[in-house]
Amino acid sequence: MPINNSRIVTYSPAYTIVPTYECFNRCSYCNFRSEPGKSPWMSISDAESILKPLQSERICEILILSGEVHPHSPRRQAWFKRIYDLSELAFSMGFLPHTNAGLLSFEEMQKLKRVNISMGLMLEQLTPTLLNSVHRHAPSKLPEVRLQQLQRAGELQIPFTTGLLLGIGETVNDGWETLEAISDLHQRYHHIQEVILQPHSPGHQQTFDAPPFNPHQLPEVIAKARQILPSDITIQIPPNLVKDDCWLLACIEAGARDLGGIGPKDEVNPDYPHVQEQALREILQPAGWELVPRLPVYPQFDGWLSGELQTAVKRWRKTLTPVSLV
Ligand SMILES: O=c1nc2n(C[C@H](O)[C@H](O)[C@H](O)CO)c3cc(O)ccc3cc-2c(=O)[nH]1
Ligand SMILES: C[C@H]1O[C@@H](n2cnc3c(N)ncnc32)[C@H](O)[C@@H]1O
Ligand code: MET
Ligand code: SF4
Repeated sequence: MPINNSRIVTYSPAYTIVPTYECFNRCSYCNFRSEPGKSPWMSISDAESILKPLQSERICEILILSGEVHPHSPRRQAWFKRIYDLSELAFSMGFLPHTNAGLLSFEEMQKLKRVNISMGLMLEQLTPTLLNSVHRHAPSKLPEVRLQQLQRAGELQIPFTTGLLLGIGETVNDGWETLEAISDLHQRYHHIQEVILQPHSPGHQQTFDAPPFNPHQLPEVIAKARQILPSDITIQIPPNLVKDDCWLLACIEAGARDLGGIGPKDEVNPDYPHVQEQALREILQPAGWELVPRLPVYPQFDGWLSGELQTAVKRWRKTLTPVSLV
């Protein structure tokens, strides 16, 4: 049970599908978005062709990561339906879907809960100062509405992943305040399974002209986050954004215990290829850390899922997880 005290680091064997890259927000650090109406939506039959060959691999999580259509747009309903249908398709094909489609209404979240094992939304940073800089043209990044979505996930008993984007113009203290807000909500609803500490990593498309978050500072941030966050929340870091092996190990020593979804492509940071499982193992093992696959839902949340979702989760736990984690 005390997974956190053992020398285990987890990751999720994952594949990311993108319903659409079009987004009405213009976060200036984004390397993912395209202009509204300029990007075709992924069709259900295309998704089926992509997912089919993955069924014979060990991939368990389908991360559904999307650009956003404005809540008042006449195309919003069709956009939402596509995300719902893609989740349903992935589930029906034997995968465990996890959706992060940005801001959603209460009703939209309630519906997606039926076909998602867990969901996610990065808080980024709560400081309103970013509304004058990186988030000036990003209405979805209003701190209070993002926090509200985290609260609604709690009310709806949705196992949830959130996190901070580091190095986008926040102060050190802003970061602690964001972590404290996550902590407070978790103490009320006990629904946050992991917090991602995501170092801003410049890519080819963004207009935000700032250096990457210094990976040498990450261990310190992790150690402090470990003190702020309740112990049942896992800290996740993306290994492809912490290039140096020594610093990856330092991050783990400092308290990170999960490396997120590892798949063929990091859709958000396409300029930073994923380090594959075997290479990660070779970094971790000499230092005494064992790399173990996990599902997109942690065992303590299984009871929040519908009977149908629980059955699928139980099947995956048997095939993927060693006895020590069941
Ligand atoms: O399990 C999750 N992993 C998230 N991840 C991690 C993800 O699992 C992997 O790092 C890869 O992006 C998968 O290809 C993110 C990574 C990013 O670079 C940016 C945002 C996210 C958001 C999520 C998320 O909501 N849920
Ligand atoms: C899906 C998530 O991807 C993260 N994200 C967006 N752009 C970048 C970048 N250049 N570097 C690192 N993370 C980024 C944000 O935190 C967003 O919420
Ligand atoms: N648009 C969503 C968000 O920013 C998820 C994808 S970001 C590349 O929260
Ligand atoms: S980070 Fe997400 S919300 Fe911001 S522009 Fe990119 S896709 Fe849109």
